[in-house]
Amino acid sequence: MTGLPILEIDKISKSYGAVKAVSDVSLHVNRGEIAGLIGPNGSGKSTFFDCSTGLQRPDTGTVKLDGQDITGWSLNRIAREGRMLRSFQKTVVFKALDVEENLIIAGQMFTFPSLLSTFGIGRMSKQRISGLRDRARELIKMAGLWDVRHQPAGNLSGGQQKLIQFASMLMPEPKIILLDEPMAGINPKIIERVIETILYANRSLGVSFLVIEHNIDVVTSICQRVVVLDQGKKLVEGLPHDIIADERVREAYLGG
Ligand SMILES: Nc1ncnc2c1ncn2[C@@H]1O[C@H](COP(=O)(O)OP(=O)(O)OP(=O)(O)O)[C@@H](O)[C@H]1O
Repeated sequence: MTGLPILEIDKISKSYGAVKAVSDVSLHVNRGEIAGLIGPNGSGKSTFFDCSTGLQRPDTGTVKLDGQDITGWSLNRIAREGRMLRSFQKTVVFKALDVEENLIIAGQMFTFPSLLSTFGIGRMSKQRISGLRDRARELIKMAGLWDVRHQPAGNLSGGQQKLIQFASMLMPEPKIILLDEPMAGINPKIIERVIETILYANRSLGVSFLVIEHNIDVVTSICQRVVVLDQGKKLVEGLPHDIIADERVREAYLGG
């Protein structure tokens, strides 16, 4: 199915009572693409992610992943069977575990039926752990966390915890990741590292991305195409440089 987009969302709508959070929005992500989703606060970006990844059921519209209709699937099923993962604005790591353990656990949760099967004794368990550890170490190096790999995640900075979370998401070999504001609240040095890590995952591991991001410099440096939402509707989509020059986008979002 190489000709098909990896993700095809057709005319999704979602209301919360009287609030029409998302209204008839269609969007696709091509295989191997990094697409951006931008718009003012309250324009429906997170709701769109929720409806695409199974956290919310859209009122109308369909979601297709790799050509398969997954509308109505749970978040868990979409992650495990569909290999489409998402991040949330809040960073979640196992604070008491070290960096390497965080990644191994993430890989285990998707690959093996129980913790015992990973950490139990016996040849199979040793092989599994060794395979997960190899992948974890490759990703830890790539995320610039090698020197702190044996430190508890809770001792590290917010930016480093974001990198742990991002590297953990790469453990189960996802096809596509939806990132909700990956750069929020992190310093410029770590932003550079997160950008490098996203580009590595895209170019070397073949992961496609849809990224919600308010930092326009980041959007223009990593995204090949950008979709703009405003008041729950798609305002425009196009190449990043055309989008930031677009009068309608400047008026609705970029401040004139
Ligand atoms: N669970 C909810 N219950 C009621 N209203 C909600 C809920 N979630 C979102 N909304 C409303 O839906 C609209 C879209 O919100 P949403 O969070 O999707 O926008 P957003 O573009 O992600 O905003 P931000 O950039 O601030 O994260 C807003 O008016 C918001 O108040």
